[in-house]
Amino acid sequence: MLQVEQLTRRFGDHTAVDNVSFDVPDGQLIGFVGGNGAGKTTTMRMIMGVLAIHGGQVLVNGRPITLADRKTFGYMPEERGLYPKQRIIDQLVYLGRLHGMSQKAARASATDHLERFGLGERAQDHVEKLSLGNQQRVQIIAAVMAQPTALVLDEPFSGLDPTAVDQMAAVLREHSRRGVPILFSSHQLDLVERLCDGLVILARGKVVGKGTADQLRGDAPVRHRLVLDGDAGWTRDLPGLYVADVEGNTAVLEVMTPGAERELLEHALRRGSIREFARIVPPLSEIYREVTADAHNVHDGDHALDFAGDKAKEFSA
Ligand SMILES: Nc1ncnc2c1ncn2[C@@H]1O[C@H](COP(=O)(O)OP(=O)(O)OP(=O)(O)O)[C@@H](O)[C@H]1O
Repeated sequence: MLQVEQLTRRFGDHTAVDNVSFDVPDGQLIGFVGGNGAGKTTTMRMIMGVLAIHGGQVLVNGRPITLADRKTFGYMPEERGLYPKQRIIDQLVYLGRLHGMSQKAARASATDHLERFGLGERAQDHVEKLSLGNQQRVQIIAAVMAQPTALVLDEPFSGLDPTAVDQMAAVLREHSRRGVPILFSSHQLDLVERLCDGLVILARGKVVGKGTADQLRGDAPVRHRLVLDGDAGWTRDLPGLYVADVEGNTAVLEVMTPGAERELLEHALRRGSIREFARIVPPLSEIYREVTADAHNVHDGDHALDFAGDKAKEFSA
């Protein structure tokens, strides 16, 4: 298990990462999301030791992380660092050797991964000849090829086509099945929702939500959609309901008083037939917008922290 405890980092007067805590349990894929400048890259850099920590600590299996631990991690930094003039296979073998692999094992793993990512034929090409998306694939291979004990991946999916996203997702799942804790940042919320066991949401350097998508949804009001044959405007007049929206024959509402939905449905049936009455499961993008918007509306730093404490949910690891 990888744990981030009260991590803090300042740049001059600006606190880019402010008392950030979360866990990446073994075998879990944790999505790290937040707007531009929220502090994701800075947090990952501190985990990997490429940026000094100003407060807090990183733990591996309950003890402070060491250089030796970090050497066994697979890391995909924000700044992609391949050598354009080197052959792809040579570069991967070199990077595998840096992770302690033998020449033979590094070559076998690199070749295998290049095949999996559809780049088997390109092994002898120079990196600069590859498209940006394919360079990204090579970068991913570099992070995963040495059987890492943890993965820290900064925007691994950005710039990948849907085929590469699926290949990448399959590779990550293999590593999570091996029990590897995996943290990856992304702006693609649909992807995060599809892939992740849990997520951590950052806004202005603070954690404003963490847990599974369902746990985070638990904080959102339960809404239903009612679709009728005729106009749904009359739903506004019923007691015990908050009608969030009505458009033509469709109403979106919250049940404020238990049992009010029964009266609603009886009314509806008296007026005609009901085409649909269903609970709305908000997409992750909506939850994300709500928690980050709330955080941005808070101007006082202490309140923001309180909010984070109230809202944040722990993983049950
Ligand atoms: N080396 C640096 N010097 C000064 N400020 C920095 C430095 N690195 C990051 N920052 C600031 O720290 C804050 C967090 O940046 P960070 O790159 O961690 O955000 P991010 O969540 O990764 O954003 P993005 O999604 O845009 O990559 C920003 O305000 C950024 O300007």
